[in-house]
Amino acid sequence: MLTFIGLGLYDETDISIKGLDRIRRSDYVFLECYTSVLTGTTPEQMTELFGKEVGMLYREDVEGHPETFLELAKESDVAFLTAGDPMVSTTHIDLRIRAAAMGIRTEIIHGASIVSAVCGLTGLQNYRFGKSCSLPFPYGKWAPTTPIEVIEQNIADKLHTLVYLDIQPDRYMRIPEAVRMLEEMAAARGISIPVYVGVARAGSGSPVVAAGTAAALAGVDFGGPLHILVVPGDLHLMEREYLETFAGL
Ligand SMILES: C[S@@+](CC[C@H](N)C(=O)[O-])C[C@H]1O[C@@H](n2cnc3c(N)ncnc32)[C@H](O)[C@@H]1O
Repeated sequence: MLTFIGLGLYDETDISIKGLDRIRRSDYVFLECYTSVLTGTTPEQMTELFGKEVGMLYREDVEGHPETFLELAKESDVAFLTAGDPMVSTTHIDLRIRAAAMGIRTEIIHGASIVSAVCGLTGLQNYRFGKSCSLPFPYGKWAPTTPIEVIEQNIADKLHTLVYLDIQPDRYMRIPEAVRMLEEMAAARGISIPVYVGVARAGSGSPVVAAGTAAALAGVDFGGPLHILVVPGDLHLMEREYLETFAGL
C-alpha cells in the first residue's frame, strides 16, 4: 500500500493525527523534498516525532525512478510525505496513476495547503483566483514570459493570481526578488501592477502578510522562507477591508 500524506505548512507538528498514525504503522517512510518544504523543522525532528527513519526523495528519485519505492509498496506499507497537501500544485497524481497500474493500493491523507492558507491570511476569496503560475530563478539571461502572461490575462478577467516562488536545493526565492522580476516583466509588456500581496512562512507562529505597491513592499522585512506572492485582480469590498486590517494595504 502507498499512502500519500500531507504534512501541512511549517513544522512537523502540523501533521494530522490520522497522518501521524499511518506513518507510525508504515514499514517505509519517504519525504519528497522538492515541490515544497517545511522550513520550521528538520528530518531529524520528524524522525523523532514519527518514530521512523525518513528517507529523502529528490525530483530525480520521484520523477525519474519511482519504481524504487513503488516496488516496496507492492509488498509493504509505504508512506509518501509531502509538505502541504500531496496533490495540490505537484505532479503526484501521475505517481498515484502509476501505482494503480502496478496493482498497488493507494490512499491520500490530506494536509493543509498553501493554497488555502493564502486565502485565510490575505482574505482573498478562493473562487476569485484565476490560473496560477510559478516564478523560477532566471537562468543566465533567460527569464520566462509565462508568469506575466498569466497575470495579465487574470487582471483582464478581474481575477487574482497566485505566484509560486522557486525552490532550489540551495536557495529559495523571496518576495522582494519576485516583485523586482515581475516589475521588469510588466514594464517590458507596457503594463503596470498596482498592488502585490506577499505572504511569508504561512503556518508558523509569525507569518508576515503585506499588501501594497512594489515600492511599499520593498520596505517590508518578510524574514526567512518560504514566501509566496499574490497579484490581486479587482478587490471586492470585503477583500480590501481585510487587506487594510491585516496586511497594511
Ligand atoms: C509548488 S507549491 C506546492 C504546494 C504544496 N503541495 C501545498 O499544498 O501547500 C510550493 C510553493 O508554495 C509556496 N509555499 C509553500 N508553503 C509555504 C508557506 N508555508 N509559506 C509561504 N509560501 C509557501 C512557496 O512559494 C513554494 O515554492
